Amino acid sequence: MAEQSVQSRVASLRETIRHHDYLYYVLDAPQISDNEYDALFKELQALEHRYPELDDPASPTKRVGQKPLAAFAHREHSLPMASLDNVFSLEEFQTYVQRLERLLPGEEITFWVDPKMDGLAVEVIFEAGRYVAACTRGDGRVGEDVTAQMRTVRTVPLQLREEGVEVPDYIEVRGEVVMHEDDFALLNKRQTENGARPFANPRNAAAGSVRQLDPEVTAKRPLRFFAYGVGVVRWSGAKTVWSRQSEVMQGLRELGLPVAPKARWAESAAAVQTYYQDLGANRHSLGFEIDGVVAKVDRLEQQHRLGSTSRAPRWALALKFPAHQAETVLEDIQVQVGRTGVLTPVAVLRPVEVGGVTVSRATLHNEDEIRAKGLRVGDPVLVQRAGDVIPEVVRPLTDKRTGEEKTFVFPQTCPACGSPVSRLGDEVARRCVNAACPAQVVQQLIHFVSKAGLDIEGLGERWVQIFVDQGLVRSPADLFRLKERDLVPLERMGDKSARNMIQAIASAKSSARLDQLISALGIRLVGRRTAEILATSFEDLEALAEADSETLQHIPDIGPEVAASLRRFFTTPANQALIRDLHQLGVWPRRETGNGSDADQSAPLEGLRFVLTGALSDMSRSAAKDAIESRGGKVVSAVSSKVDYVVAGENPGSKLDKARELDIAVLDETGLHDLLAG
Ligand SMILES: NC(=O)c1ccc[n+]([C@@H]2O[C@H](COP(=O)([O-])OP(=O)(O)OC[C@H]3O[C@@H](n4cnc5c(N)ncnc54)[C@H](O)[C@@H]3O)[C@@H](O)[C@H]2O)c1
Ligand SMILES: [Zn+2]
Repeated sequence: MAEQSVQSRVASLRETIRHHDYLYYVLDAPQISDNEYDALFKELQALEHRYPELDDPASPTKRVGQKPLAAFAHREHSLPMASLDNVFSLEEFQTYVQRLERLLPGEEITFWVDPKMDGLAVEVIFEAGRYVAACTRGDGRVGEDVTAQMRTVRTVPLQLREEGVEVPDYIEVRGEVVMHEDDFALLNKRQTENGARPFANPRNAAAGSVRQLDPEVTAKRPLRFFAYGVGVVRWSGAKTVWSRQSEVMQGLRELGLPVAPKARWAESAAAVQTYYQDLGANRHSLGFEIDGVVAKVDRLEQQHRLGSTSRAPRWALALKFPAHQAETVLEDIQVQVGRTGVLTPVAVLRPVEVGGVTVSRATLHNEDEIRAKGLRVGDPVLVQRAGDVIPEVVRPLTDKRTGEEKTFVFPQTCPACGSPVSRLGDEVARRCVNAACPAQVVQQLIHFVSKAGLDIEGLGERWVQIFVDQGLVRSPADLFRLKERDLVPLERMGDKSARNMIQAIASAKSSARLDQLISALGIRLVGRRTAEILATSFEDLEALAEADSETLQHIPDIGPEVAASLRRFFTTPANQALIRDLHQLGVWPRRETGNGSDADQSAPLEGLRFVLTGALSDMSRSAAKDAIESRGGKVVSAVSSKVDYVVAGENPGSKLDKARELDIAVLDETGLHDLLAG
């Protein structure tokens, strides 16, 4: 690859992976399978390895998970909660073992092996034997405080066992929250009946159930917790000493904690392989999803010497299972229209069982993918489910073709409204550009009312479809024009539900925040996090709509692609009409201004901590310090996690590295001027 194209491939992989991380970790709603994700991730890792000059501490390969959601209280981990490095074959595991042997020359290495549970990582804390707190992994350093939520999970003891064991004064227990496959099926059935969106897979259901602001919702969900390790542990008696992973796990069991089932000690790398093969053959016997096994160096002292990278420990490795595969026939390719008008081809398959689940549909993503895979309608195909339940078509089995298969011709008109479709710029997807397209309207509305949008209670996919079918609603603005009398005649609605629904809409209207409204619009590449950033930069939707591309790109984290997408959205007449309607209807949140008092005006930097490093060209350090302090900010000398901004001039030195490591916002001189100018 030419230098330039490597660079742009790396940038685009990072952007794509960040997008999917957000969908997966923050919204608990992935759009691609773990296999596809892992392939992107490996490609990026390989490129970064080959072109070290493109390395970047902010790359998704260097980090764990995602920042905790703002809606939760945050909690810092005493010891970081890491991710795990993955391999997909026994050969790669051999290479890993050889590396261990090089790092620990001549030493005996034994392992602890347990199933790699596919759920949400949570740390549960006990003081003097009593349950006191729980926290998600978050970005590894800071997680979401889910103390109230985890208290409702029945397998988490509120009091540790004391008979015959020494109870630690303080212990951080790490484990995975999972949902059994049966419980998952029941929950999804209930979700669908209630008009709510079903979860993509048990992992997302488990994660979405813990990460509920209302612990009563968590309490209703069938969750289980299994411990796999510890963070900080303190004893006063000091009779107990854990020097091996196997002793830790035995100790946890004695304290009454549920530990990962089928976990055991493995005397050698060969024993790990046998364990991997055995468990792989019986992976469904556990009742919940596992996507591999984890091998950990057993001796803790060796673990310490091996240490960790910024993302994962060197003393542990996940060996993932290969995806479940099966052969079937691609009976048809249907084309669905999404929220932004994108036409998505869907494979209609002759139903087939893949890893215990009947699969009859699979996404094909876009036209290019069908062409790249060389798929024809009627083809015998190989399908797979990876570490999750989103099925995919791997390839046609060309040697089994009969000659009856037909080349698929992508429709030139929208299957829902008949408008011509087109490709925008260099996009792979074809879109229906008719803003009034009924299929798009339905998808847009579903997004608008969902958790990623205004989160309107009781209003889900089912009702949206009905409202559109009945001609009651054609745009999000129409929702706010609905009257009780419009709803009462609808089948299965009734007076009470109609009243509740109108109330829920009214309450969403008055309580919506600007970031929620921006996110609700479903602008391409603008998810919740970007919406939050935009909402702090603009007074209201109108100000955002008027901002030109240059202004937008001045905002931290807003790149040219996002800016272009915003411009495209706000220059489309139908969207302009929607914004006007929302304004008129009073669906018009404004930027939140902290305490909203006049003090804000004179002290706009109140509560913010700065570190100055390197030489500034047109002001001295002390002038910069005065300027910051006169606006209420504080200038400190050391970079720590409590610092909000690091201002870097010429030759900044190690403070800048530290800032990057801690993910602190870095300003250059212009950035500082902008901030001071307010
Ligand atoms: N489909 C998508 O869009 C998407 C997006 C992001 C991530 N992902 C998936 O998530 C993976 C990366 O996520 P990750 O960083 O959470 O890492 P991971 O799932 O590969 O492994 C780390 C986690 O494994 C868990 N775990 C389960 N059993 C364990 C055990 N016995 N011992 C120790 N830990 C155990 C812990 O929670 C730990 O945090 C990717 O490989 C991909 O499969 C998918
Ligand atoms: Zn259409």
